[in-house]
This record gives sequence, C-alpha cells and structure tokens, in this order.
Amino acid sequence: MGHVHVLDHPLIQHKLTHIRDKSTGTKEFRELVDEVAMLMAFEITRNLPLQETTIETPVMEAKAKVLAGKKIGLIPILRAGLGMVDGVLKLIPAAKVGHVGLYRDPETLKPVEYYIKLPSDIEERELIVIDPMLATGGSANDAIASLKKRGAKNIRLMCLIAAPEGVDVIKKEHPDVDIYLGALDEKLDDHAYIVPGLGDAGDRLFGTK
Ligand SMILES: O=P(O)(O)OC[C@H]1O[C@H](OP(=O)(O)OP(=O)(O)O)[C@H](O)[C@@H]1O
Ligand SMILES: O=c1cc[nH]c(=O)[nH]1
Ligand SMILES: [Mg+2]
Repeated sequence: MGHVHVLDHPLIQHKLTHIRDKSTGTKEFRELVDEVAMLMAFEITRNLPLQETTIETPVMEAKAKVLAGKKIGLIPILRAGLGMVDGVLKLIPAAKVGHVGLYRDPETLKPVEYYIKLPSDIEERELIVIDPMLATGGSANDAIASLKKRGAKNIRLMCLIAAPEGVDVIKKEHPDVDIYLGALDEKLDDHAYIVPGLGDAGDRLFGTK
C-alpha cells in the first residue's frame, strides 16, 4: 500500500506559509516554490541505496559511501509542476526530465492530456511525478496511468499541497505509489480548489490569470 508522507520539516512549513499568503508576489512565490521543492527532494531521497567505494583522503585510504547509481526521472505535470523541477534538480542533477502536459477542464474538472515526452528508459527509472497541487486527484491519476501504460514501474508523487479527496484517489487507483506532501489540507471547495490551499498554482507561478 502506498504511504502518505507529510514532510513536516520546519523550513518546509515556514516557506509553505509564505507561499500560501495571497500577498506573496510572483517573483517571491516562484523562489519559495523552488526552495521548498529542493527541501522536499532532500526528504524524498532519504532511502536511496548507497554502495561502498574506496577513496584516498589526504590522510589515508578509506572506504566511503556513494549513491548506488539508481536512475531517477522527474516528471513534472505541466504547467505548474515546472515550478518545482529546478529545485529538485539542484539535489539530483543527473536526473532525466520527462513532461506530461495536462490541464483540468474548468467545466468538467476532468484532466485533458495535451503533451507527453519521456526519457526512453522510464521502465528502469525511479520516477518522481511532480505537481504542486493534488486536488480531485484527476490530473495526477491520469499522469501516473499514462506513465504505467508506457512501462513505468517505480513511481512516487510529490506535491506541495493535497486535499484528502485527491490522496484517496491515488491510494485507490495507484496503491503502489508513495505520496510526499508539504501539507494535507482540509477539503475542496465548490470549484474543486483546495481549502485553504494557495489558489491556482500555475497562475501564481507564471503571473497569468
Ligand atoms: O487534482 P486535480 O483536480 O486534477 O487538480 C490539480 C491540477 O490542477 C492544476 O493544474 P491546471 O489544470 O490549473 O493547469 P496548469 O498547471 O496549466 O495551470 C494543478 O497544477 C494540477 O495539475
Ligand atoms: O487549489 C487548486 C486546485 C487545482 N489547481 C490549483 O492550482 N489549485
Ligand atoms: Mg492552473
């Protein structure tokens, strides 16, 4: 069963509060999302496998640990997921990046896929699907299904804020997927926006409305 991890590190929580604040402008919003994504990546990669190697320090030969070469793929859901990619890449610079373009139809609230471009070897990679918002769960659910259809086997989902409704959908449809959140909020409103949430992540990141 997929686990839900709420990353309660004080730095993540502090920055998330400023991200939520409606008086935070586009520039600061973008910088804070980038920083929180980096901090979340630190927590999400906690269980990456290590292997032993031998090095020469200036003092002596020593055994030391390096990452065991696990291949990682980052899959931002366009558009808003783009705002978190650079932060994660700061910690995992060798990761390949695939893109899934989805928007949520404002009438039906159903996701509409308009673009997909993935690394050729996704079946060998540990994939991190990235989207700031998990609201009804429709977009992340479709993105994950799309990846699995193309052979993906190991998938984690990383979001700044989720509603319980979205978490339930992913747990039901993709019980193999671990979910990493900055916060689990209260509910969805009548327009399926997360409450209290942060508003529309894409619009706040890119200054559109
Ligand atoms: O869980 P859901 O109910 O599917 O909602 C979440 C989706 O909505 C937002 O994208 P949006 O449709 O606003 O597209 P954008 O990123 O291009 O702004 C958000 O970034 C998620 O992808
Ligand atoms: O609260 C929400 C819900 C969906 N998409 C957003 O950007 N924000
Ligand atoms: Mg949007």
